[in-house]
Amino acid sequence: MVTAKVWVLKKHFEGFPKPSDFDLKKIELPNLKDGELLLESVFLSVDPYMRPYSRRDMKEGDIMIGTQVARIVESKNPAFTVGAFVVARSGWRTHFISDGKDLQLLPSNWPESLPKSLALGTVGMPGLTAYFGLLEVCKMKPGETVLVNAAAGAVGSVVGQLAKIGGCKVVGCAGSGEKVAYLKKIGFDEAFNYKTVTSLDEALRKASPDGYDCFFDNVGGEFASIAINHMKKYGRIAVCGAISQYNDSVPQQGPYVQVPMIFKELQMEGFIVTRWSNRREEGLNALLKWVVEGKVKYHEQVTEGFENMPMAFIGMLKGENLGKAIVKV
Ligand SMILES: NC(=O)C1=CN([C@@H]2O[C@H](COP(=O)(O)OP(=O)(O)OC[C@H]3O[C@@H](n4cnc5c(N)ncnc54)[C@H](OP(=O)(O)O)[C@@H]3O)[C@@H](O)[C@H]2O)C=CC1
Ligand SMILES: CCCCCC(=O)/C=C/[C@H]1[C@H](O)CC(=O)[C@@H]1CCCCCCC(=O)O
Repeated sequence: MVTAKVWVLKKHFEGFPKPSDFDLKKIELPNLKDGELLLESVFLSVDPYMRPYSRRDMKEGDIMIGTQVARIVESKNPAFTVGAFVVARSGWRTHFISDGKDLQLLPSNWPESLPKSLALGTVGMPGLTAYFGLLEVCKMKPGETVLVNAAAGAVGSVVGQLAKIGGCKVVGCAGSGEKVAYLKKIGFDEAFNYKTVTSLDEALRKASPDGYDCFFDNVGGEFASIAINHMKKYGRIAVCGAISQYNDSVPQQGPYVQVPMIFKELQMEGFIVTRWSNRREEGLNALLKWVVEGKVKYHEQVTEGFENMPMAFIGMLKGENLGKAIVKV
């Protein structure tokens, strides 16, 4: 008999999540039936979507939603071998039973030297978001200028590097001096701390006086309202996320987008990365190759210990992560 630890949503978040909104519980797992597997989480992901999706999809008492890299420890399913690693969507649990459906094996050419946690970040859902958002929504072209916010995070850091690979000039904004230094180190042409600039408007103009062809928006809210005025004619805005609004109890009010969109004839498109599920393998192969070649660099903010999941999640929402926020069990 295996005892799993799980984190439960004790109380729906009001404003910023608090440690008291979570409960750590223990669950006895039954013995395996034919066709089933027992898995142990090795790395768990904490992601911004958990904040808005918890309100939309969960009720109090549910196990927190989420993804992990897990190792198969027992198998009564001939398609899965003990010791193999998979990406699973099983929530905040140390151990779980699966029938094998919806488990994704790590790519077979995954190098031994590469952390498996990257399957939750640069070579996982966030990396795919950057890849498809830039190629299919921004439709970036060589020579163009790309703006990305939350640029030192899981999605943003890949956006900037892929835009450089694609022959663009890249401007990134992030919330600390350490993050800005990191952006410059990984090849961003311009980077600034949006929290310390005296005027965001001036900082955006200074970084690209001619404006921006593409804006990969992870933040929304006031930042996006100011950035839209810096778009070039026929610019494209990929609305990927709106993290500045996820913890709002009262929805923020405009300014509204219509006037700059009309005058500049902009395209603005929201997207969810799963739209390209049929091209997942293409995206992962491309990302893995760039990482192995050293063309895409990665950084992970690893929190040790399953018991620290809520703090890692809250820390990520506060901007404490450089690169992908991961919890190592
Ligand atoms: N559409 C889709 O399919 C997907 C969308 N997303 C979205 O992409 C965005 C980035 O996700 P991800 O890369 O995983 O997360 P990150 O790794 O970028 O972590 C979140 C970061 O957001 C920044 N942030 C937090 N609050 C604010 C705020 N009020 N204003 C500005 N920045 C803030 C912080 O960085 P800083 O220090 O710079 O403030 C923080 O580190 C999110 O909005 C997420 O919802 C992610 C995956 C898929
Ligand atoms: C206004 C909210 C915008 C949220 C944008 C965002 O971050 C979306 C993330 C999704 C991504 O595109 C694909 C995913 O895996 C993210 C959502 C996952 C939700 C799964 C919930 C079910 C579960 O894990 O059990």
